[in-house]
Amino acid sequence: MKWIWQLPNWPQFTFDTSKFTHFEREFHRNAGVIIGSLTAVSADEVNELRITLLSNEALDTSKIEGELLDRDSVQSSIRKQLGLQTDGRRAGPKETGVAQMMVDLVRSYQEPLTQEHLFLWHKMIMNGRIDLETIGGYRAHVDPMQIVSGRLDMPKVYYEAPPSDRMEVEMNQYIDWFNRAAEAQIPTVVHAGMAHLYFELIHPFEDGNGRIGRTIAEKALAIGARQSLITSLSSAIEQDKKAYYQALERANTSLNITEWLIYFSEKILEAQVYVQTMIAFVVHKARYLETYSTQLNDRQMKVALRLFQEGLAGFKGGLSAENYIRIAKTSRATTTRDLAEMVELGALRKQGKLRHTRYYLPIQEVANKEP
Ligand SMILES: Nc1ncnc2c1ncn2[C@@H]1O[C@H](COP(=O)(O)OP(=O)(O)OP(=O)(O)O)[C@@H](O)[C@H]1O
Repeated sequence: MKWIWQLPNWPQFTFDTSKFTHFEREFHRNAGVIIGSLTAVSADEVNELRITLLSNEALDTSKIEGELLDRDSVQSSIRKQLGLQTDGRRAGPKETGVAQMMVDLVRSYQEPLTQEHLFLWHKMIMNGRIDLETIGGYRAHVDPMQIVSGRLDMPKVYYEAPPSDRMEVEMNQYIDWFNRAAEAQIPTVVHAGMAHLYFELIHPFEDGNGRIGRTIAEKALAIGARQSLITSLSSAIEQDKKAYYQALERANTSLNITEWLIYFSEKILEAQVYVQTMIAFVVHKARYLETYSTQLNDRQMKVALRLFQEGLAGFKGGLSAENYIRIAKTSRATTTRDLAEMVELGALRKQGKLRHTRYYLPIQEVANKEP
């Protein structure tokens, strides 16, 4: 079998342009709605939203690769990068690295893509790794770069990327294409989708290609939408990883990439819905704190903030009295009184009975709209 980069016309991708008019229109319409809804929130809330979106994206892009990072450390690291107040927590190398890359993405999205920048991102996300030959540079190993999966004794090769000695040429061509496409204002959904696939097909780094490739797609979306708010692409992809891998597998043999671009455009629109839900979440949180800051005692506020920290998904299975005792560090009698008061005030919703009783923030009605 010939790999895609061995085809005579590589890397001249083709696609049916007419299929993307609708996606492109929807993308810009949603981007407009997102910008519009930001005008209704305060600068602090916009900052809060940025941190939430960036940390979700950092966590989810890592989760796609099976890497579970610590949410609090990622958030704290992002705050630090943005020059905001932190809780002083020391983040691990993985959390720090991906946080640095996300913040750099939004800071530099208007700049052209460069090799130096890609190397910088690679250095950031490979922070602390000692098992790689090349960090902050393209791969140089002589053995083939294969995407393999399955049993160790019977591996299946899903894809083999071009040999390492072609990386410089392939990537110069790629970077040139990315920047020209941005200037030529090709449809944003096409630019982002092609940028991701084309990068994965070259697979220029020893490791981290998935994460850097999704970051490049985010850059294309930010350029198209003319705003630095990320689109949460990884959060949308992570909802159905199998479909992502299948779409990549189907796309890695033919230069006609219409089907891949349709898959990716759908993900982009889903991701925008997610961003809109997140904006609603941040606004709700701000209103909640405004309403209840004088009505809740310190213990109750601590628990409410802890619940908000869980983001859209909320506290898994709802908050129990035991959770309250642990978070507020208080007695059962006080817990019973505090919880009843919060329900009475409308600061918590109660579900279930006796030992199955669970409490939810009233905001979780919004949360259920998560993709
Ligand atoms: N069949 C395929 N053809 C082309 N690209 C693929 C295919 N399957 C997966 N990929 C891409 O390869 C990425 C994995 O590459 P790589 O391991 O270098 O990235 P990563 O971000 O470091 O992930 P990990 O943390 O698992 O090492 C996937 O996230 C996906 O984007």
